[in-house]
Formats: sequence, structure tokens, C-alpha cells
Amino acid sequence: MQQFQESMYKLIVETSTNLPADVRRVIQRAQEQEDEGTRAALSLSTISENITMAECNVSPICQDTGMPTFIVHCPVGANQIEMKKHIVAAVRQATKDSKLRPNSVDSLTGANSGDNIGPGVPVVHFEQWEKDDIDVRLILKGGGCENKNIQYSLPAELEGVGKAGRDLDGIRKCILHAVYQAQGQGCSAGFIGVGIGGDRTTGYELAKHQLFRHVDDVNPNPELGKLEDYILANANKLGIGTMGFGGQVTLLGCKVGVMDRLPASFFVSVAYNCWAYRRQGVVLDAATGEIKDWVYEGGSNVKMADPADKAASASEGRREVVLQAPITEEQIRSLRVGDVVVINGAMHTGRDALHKYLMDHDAPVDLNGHVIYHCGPVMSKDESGEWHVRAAGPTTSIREEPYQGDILKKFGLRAVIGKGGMGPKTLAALKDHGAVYLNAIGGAAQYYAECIKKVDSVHFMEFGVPEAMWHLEVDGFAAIVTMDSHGNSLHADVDKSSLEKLAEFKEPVFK
Ligand SMILES: O=C(O)C[C@H](O)C(=O)O
Ligand code: SF4
Repeated sequence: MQQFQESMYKLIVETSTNLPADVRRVIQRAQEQEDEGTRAALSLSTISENITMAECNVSPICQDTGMPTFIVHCPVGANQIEMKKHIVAAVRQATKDSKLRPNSVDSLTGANSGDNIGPGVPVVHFEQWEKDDIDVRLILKGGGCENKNIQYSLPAELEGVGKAGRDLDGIRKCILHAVYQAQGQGCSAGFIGVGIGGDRTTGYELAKHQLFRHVDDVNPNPELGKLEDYILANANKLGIGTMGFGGQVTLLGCKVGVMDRLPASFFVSVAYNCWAYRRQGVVLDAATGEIKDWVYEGGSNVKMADPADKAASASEGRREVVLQAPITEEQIRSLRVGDVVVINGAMHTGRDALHKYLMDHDAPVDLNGHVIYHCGPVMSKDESGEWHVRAAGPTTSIREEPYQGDILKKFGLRAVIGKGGMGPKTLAALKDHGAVYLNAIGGAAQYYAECIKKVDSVHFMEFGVPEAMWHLEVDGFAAIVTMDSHGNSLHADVDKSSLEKLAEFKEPVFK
């Protein structure tokens, strides 16, 4: 087993940096389905470019490298204690090498362990089997899409689709509702795994296990196969689209599993995964730990389409405004939903811990006229002590909804960059004060890292790397105005229209 640790390291790096072939193929199909020139097409081009960049740079596809979750099948007699030690060591090394972001946070103190190791992290499940080889699967599922998981207890009354009973049609309604409630916040277009039955814990586990299926497999249960096809065809009619910008493709895959339940319980558990669907697996020689085979076809077999042509046509007819901080109120008031803003110069990161802190403390730098970026990057430090950005896409902004409006006004911020949009309180503050919300493409961590030319300094390292306030110099950082200073919100519009479309699925289909 001398090579087991090295094999685990290779598995982590491959999973984090090289999106598998089956996932790439459906993303490419989505690109073909979107009309040229739309926001969805522009976003998919960026996503596509980001996938290629991550592979070339051997760097994380998305900065949120998720909860490392390993499922190990091994023959009787294989030493599980040893294997777990090697997995932990490989995770630690991959974190040190910036292939994983330090993501293990003490839930009570907020302290980041710095190496992705902590109580309950990484997750490792063992199962024995009769085969001679060891099979290890890994999924890196980020926090943003994890937050969009949802569990239904039937019977239920659901927004849009109404009564959902304890039958296949009730399950159908739950799944459509699950796609609706995620909007673009889990970085759609996404994949869903559904677990029917079980208890609250095993139902979710079953749902997550569905995410290990191949995108193009066929469900062995014909009834569930029909349900999967129905969901895939119809969820896309909700019109949520990539990043919730509206569009033809909202869902890229749907896999449903079933297990028994208690007479009193009927759970439908839905695990939502973003487009950055990072899962891989290896088959190992049980004696040496050497990799014999990969479970999913490698991403390198499917080259992503060259986005140059499509991106160029996509930006035609779209107003592009270049801004540099400090930005004036007048510049902001001239922007409208749909404009593309290109930022050059200073930008400051800030997410959950910082927003809470700023509510009753001063900022360490002058933020008047500045831009705050909801981002928790992957960073590395070179021998001379200089910081470098390894991955830096946006995080879900809605978590800052309780704070953002107050903070905008208190510090005079003019632009907030994030993803998934924000709520009515922020929208009112944008109008009142004169600021905009800019939606960056979620998961496009390599694409944005390349726009960051320099790390000027950092504050609040005690919050941990993702939560610290990084002061950056950017060049050509593009994002779309989705909430302007005149009370318009693309997110509110898409939410409203998709709820209306959801209501069209009220009538029974599976009788
Ligand atoms: O934590 C992050 O950087 C992003 C997160 O996965 C999110 O989608 O909000
Ligand atoms: S930022 Fe988006 S792509 Fe990245 S882990 Fe979160 S949901 Fe997934």
C-alpha cells in the first residue's frame, strides 16, 4: 500500500482541476442550445474557458473546493485505519499546494484549521466488497450548491405546484420545486441527485450518492428513468438559465434513487450540484495502492469549444462600461440592468465574517467609492512572502443580505460584486445611495484569478484565508449589472417569471 497516499493525492488534484468528460459534454450541449448573444451564452462561454484554464493551470476549477467526501470500497482485510491516515495526509498536502482551499471551519469559534482537517472533515465512508481491488470515489461539492439542497416531507403544500402527495406525482412536484427554489444561486446550470424514502439522514445520503452516477447512464428502474427524463425536459422550461440570468438550460442532469421508508415518513431529498460538478474515482491495486484505472472518463478527452467567436458575438449590442475606483455616483446612476461593467484598479474582497464585523467596526481602508467583491479566494505565498491568487470566483451574495444595505451606506461603497443576486433590502439601498450589484460568473475562478494582477495587502487573516479582506489590483474584471440604482433587479424578474412557469406544472402527470 506504499502508493496509496500518492494515488489519493492524484485523485484530489484531478477532481479539483479537471472536469470529467461526461460533465463537459453536457455543458457543451447547453452552449449549443443557448441563443447567441444572450447573457446565458456569454456565461457559458466564460464557464467553458474557465474549465480549460483550470486544466492547463492544474488549479481549482472553482475556488470553493467543497467538502472533500470519499467513498471507499475495499476487499475484506484491507486496513481502513491506514487508508484513512493516507487520505488525511493527501488532503493536507493538496491544501498546502493550493489544489484545495482551506475549508474546514470550527463551527463555534469560526477558526479555520488551515489544512482542511478537522472534526468531521474530510468525510470518508468505507464499505467492504467481494472484489479484489479498492475503489475510491471523491466528490468536491461546494457550499453554495450545498445550501440549495432541500428535503421535502410528504404530503406537502408547495409554492407554485400546490399539493404534493405521497406518490410519484408528488415526487415530481418536489423535484421541480427544488430546481425553482435554487434559482441561479447554486451556480446553475446544475445537476440534481434525488433520494426517495429513507429517514432524514439516509435520504440525503441516497441523494448525494446519485451524484456519483454517470451523467449519461440509464436508470435501471424504468419508472424512475421516465421521471428523470421528464424532469430534465421540463425543469428547463422554468427559464432560470445559467447563473439565473434566464435561458434555455437550467438543469444538466437528474438522477433519482429509491429506498424504503417508515410508514409515518415520506422524504424526498434533493442534493443540488453546481455546473462545477467535480467528482472522480480510481480503481487501485489493493496490494500496492497503485492506480489501475479511472472511474470517469478524463476531462482531457473533451476539449471545450473555443469561446472566442461566441463571446465576441455575445457582447455585440451590449453596452460595456469601464470603471475604476473611486467611482462617482453619477457613473453608477448611468448604469442599467444588462450592462457589462469592466473594472480596472482597486477591489476589496469581503464575505460573511467581514460583513458581520463591519456592522459595528471601522474598515481598515477607505472604501468610499470602492468595489467590494464577495469572494473567498485560494491563495499561495511565495518564498519572498508575496501572496498570489490561485482561484477567485464569486460567492453567493444573498448571505450578506442582512448587512449589505447598511454597509454600502456606512462606507460609501459604489459597487458590490457577487453571484446569485440580493434581496429587497439591498435593492432599496442601491437606489437610495447610488450603487450597483454586479453578477460575476459563479465558479469561473481561474478566469477571474487571471484578472487579478496584484495582491496589495490583506487584513483579518485571523478570519482564515477565504474570509480575510484581500486588497487587490484588477485589470479587465468583467461582470454584468443585474441590480441597478433605479430599483431594477434581474433576479426578482427571473424569480417571478419562473414561479409563474412552475405553476404550469400543477396538473398531475404521473397518475
Ligand atoms: O465559498 C465559496 O467561495 C463559494 C460558495 O461555494 C458559493 O457558491 O457561494
Ligand atoms: S461558487 Fe458555484 S461553482 Fe463554486 S462551489 Fe459554489 S456553487 Fe459551485
